[in-house]
Amino acid sequence: MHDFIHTTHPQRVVFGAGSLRHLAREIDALGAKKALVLCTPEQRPQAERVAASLGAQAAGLFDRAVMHVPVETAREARDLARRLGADCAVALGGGSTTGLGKAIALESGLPIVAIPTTYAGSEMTPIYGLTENGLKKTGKDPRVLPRTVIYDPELSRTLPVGLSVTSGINAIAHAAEGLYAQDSNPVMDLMAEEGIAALARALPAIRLEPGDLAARSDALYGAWLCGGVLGAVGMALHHKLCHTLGGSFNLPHAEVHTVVLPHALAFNAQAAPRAMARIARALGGVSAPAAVFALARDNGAPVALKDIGMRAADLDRAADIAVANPYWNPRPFGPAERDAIRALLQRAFDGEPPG
Ligand SMILES: NC(=O)C1=CN([C@@H]2O[C@H](COP(=O)(O)OP(=O)(O)OC[C@H]3O[C@@H](n4cnc5c(N)ncnc54)[C@H](O)[C@@H]3O)[C@@H](O)[C@H]2O)C=CC1
Ligand SMILES: O=C(O)/C=C\C(=O)CC(=O)O
Repeated sequence: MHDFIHTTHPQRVVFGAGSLRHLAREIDALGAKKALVLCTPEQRPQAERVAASLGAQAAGLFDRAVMHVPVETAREARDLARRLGADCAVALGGGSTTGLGKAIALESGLPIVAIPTTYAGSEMTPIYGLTENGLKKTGKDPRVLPRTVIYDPELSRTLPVGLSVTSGINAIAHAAEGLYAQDSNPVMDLMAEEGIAALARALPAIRLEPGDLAARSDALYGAWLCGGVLGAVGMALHHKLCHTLGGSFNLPHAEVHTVVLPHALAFNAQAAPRAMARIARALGGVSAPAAVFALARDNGAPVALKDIGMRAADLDRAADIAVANPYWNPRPFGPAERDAIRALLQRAFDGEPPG
């Protein structure tokens, strides 16, 4: 028997190879005249081409987006937008650049056009993250939801294979946790399963041929679906562990998701059998945790926290932080489960298959 509440976010999505050419039209459709283009330093050449294509519609370029959005960077970008008279922001890049756009929108209300070039999914969510004095806080606000999203798989062809695989598994993590979320609903479940299946098809093909446009399109389609799930329902143990490891120990975002997901799923397996069956089906495997582990390992992604910058000496503190303010999870993980979480982290640290 169905019993749910679902809020649909007001957002326009333009999807397709070459759809970047519609950017000027989409800025017009927002009623905006001058866009501040945002990017990371690494993506400046790509962003310069986008700004050039906008001509007089481009107010300027800010190229200092970094992971986890330091408040100082957000302030600088916001000030620049004001000085240049920008009335919208174009975020070209992954979750870090979209996150910078969100930080600008949070205080200024400037509409954002997001052009995602990774599979992180931030463009589909009203979730923002900001880091101040080394502490990352996240929140939800409808103002930060990008008003328009342009998904152009051509732009993700340059995403290195390693980051393509880990970012794809970051997306899969949103869908996997969505399938056992307490506030999920049948439409989100369909999106989640389809999103996981699309990414599971696409990632091995991208590893073989990074420029494969059909595979890039499939991966971005999967990322769109998984991002939609993240934006609509609550996340659980896996995201809590990743925010702890990323936020307090500065581990790289997509990689940490990739290493932790099989272990978080194993922890939840008995408490969420229907979700596990759907994840396994989408991945073409028998067991959800094992299938995620194999997807990572077989495509050259890291499977051990020790290989992505975690120190053994920090595992105890990570377990303490993770259980101190637990999220809702199908299997509770408060202070009483601290030893089980510590054991999970040890397996993830060593790169053992999920227990
Ligand atoms: N608020 C939300 O809903 C979400 C926020 N996030 C946040 O996003 C951040 C991580 O975002 P990611 O996308 O994983 O990484 P990222 O945005 O930091 O990008 C990683 C690197 O890849 C480069 N890159 C991106 N696309 C490229 C392309 N097509 N070709 C070549 N290089 C490319 C970037 O310039 C950067 O150097 C974290 O801070 C995370 O917390 C992630 C997911 C959801
Ligand atoms: O930390 C944020 O900026 C907000 C959400 C996420 O990063 C989601 C995720 O862990 O992929």
